[in-house]
Amino acid sequence: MAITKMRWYPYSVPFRHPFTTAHGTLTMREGAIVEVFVEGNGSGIGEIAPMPEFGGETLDAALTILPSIAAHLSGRTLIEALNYVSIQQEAGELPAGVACGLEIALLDALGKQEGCSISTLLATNAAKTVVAANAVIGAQPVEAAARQAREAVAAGFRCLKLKIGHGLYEEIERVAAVRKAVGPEIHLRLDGNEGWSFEQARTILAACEPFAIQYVEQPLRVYDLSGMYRLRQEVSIPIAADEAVYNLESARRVLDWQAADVLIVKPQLVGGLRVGQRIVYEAAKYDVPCVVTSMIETGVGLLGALHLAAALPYITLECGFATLPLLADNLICEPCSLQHGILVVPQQPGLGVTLDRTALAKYRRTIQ
Ligand SMILES: O=C(O)CCC(=O)c1ccccc1C(=O)O
Ligand SMILES: [Mg+2]
Repeated sequence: MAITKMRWYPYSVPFRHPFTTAHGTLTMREGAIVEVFVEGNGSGIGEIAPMPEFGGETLDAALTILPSIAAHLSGRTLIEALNYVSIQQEAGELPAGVACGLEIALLDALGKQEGCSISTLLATNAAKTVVAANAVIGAQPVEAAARQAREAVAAGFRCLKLKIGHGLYEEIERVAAVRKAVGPEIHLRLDGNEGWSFEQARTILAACEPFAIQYVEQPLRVYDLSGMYRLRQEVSIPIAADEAVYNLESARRVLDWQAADVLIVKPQLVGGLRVGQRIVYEAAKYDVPCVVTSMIETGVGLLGALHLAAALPYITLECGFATLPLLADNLICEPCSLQHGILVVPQQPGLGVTLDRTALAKYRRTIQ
């Protein structure tokens, strides 16, 4: 069945509270929901949510190329369109967010056509039906961080990720306070978001060794793979590559350099679910575990990422999916299924969620 048309709806959803990382403070999330229509009433939804502070791509660049892609996809089958997205992406012709959003929409439509969920479409064996998530705590004063950590544990999370700021001793103090607040059993991760020099990273991480840190994401700059390798030799805390994993080639480079103990896979950053899947398989060859995380997109994109994590048996660590509550709205009709730190993977055909068109109208981004 052929694609008849494509529509996209730019949105601008505020954060409930400003969210601070070493990359800066976020107050508004912008992106676009993309919808593909196929003959005979079928359709699928996806999300394009680049984050200029993280990866450099902009929504405007995405919106500029969508009309020509829509023209290309019109009249093609879903499988042809999925192949087109892969080929264009490998040729470097598609921004990652665009490839990701289109792919999710096409897989949603395909799943509905075939009567199976996206995780089932992607999986070679039975997909998981639940995925554990970590809570995420922005960089903020010690007391507030410790309080939020206690609240997350009370809500049932067994894994927390703490964003790190630009301080030195405050950071160590904050990590110590959070560990003390949650007790010894909770998995605790840090996220440097490229904020440190090698020396700072070594100092802070050496001081954090007593706090049983599960891993630290991207302590050094995105291009500093040799620094990441050396840091792995010098501190006992496992190092995860996040910003450094922005497509298949970059993931291969990180693995070749032995620059990370863990890879973070963000579908919006790497260019979709199938690329994410290839990265996870590649990492498995090196015995490097992966964690799938959101990029604080709305429910549409987040569900895509959830289906990827569910499809992959190699994904066993908690994933970064507890981000919908950070935004004022998730743009989907279904309530967020996050309970006790666990997300339930929808078993309905496709993505398994429907677009909340009322919310979308409310948060529609007006062209500047
Ligand atoms: O991983 C999580 O728990 C949440 C996602 C997250 O932290 C994030 C969200 C948007 C952009 C970058 C990052 C990051 O991991 O660095
Ligand atoms: Mg990170």
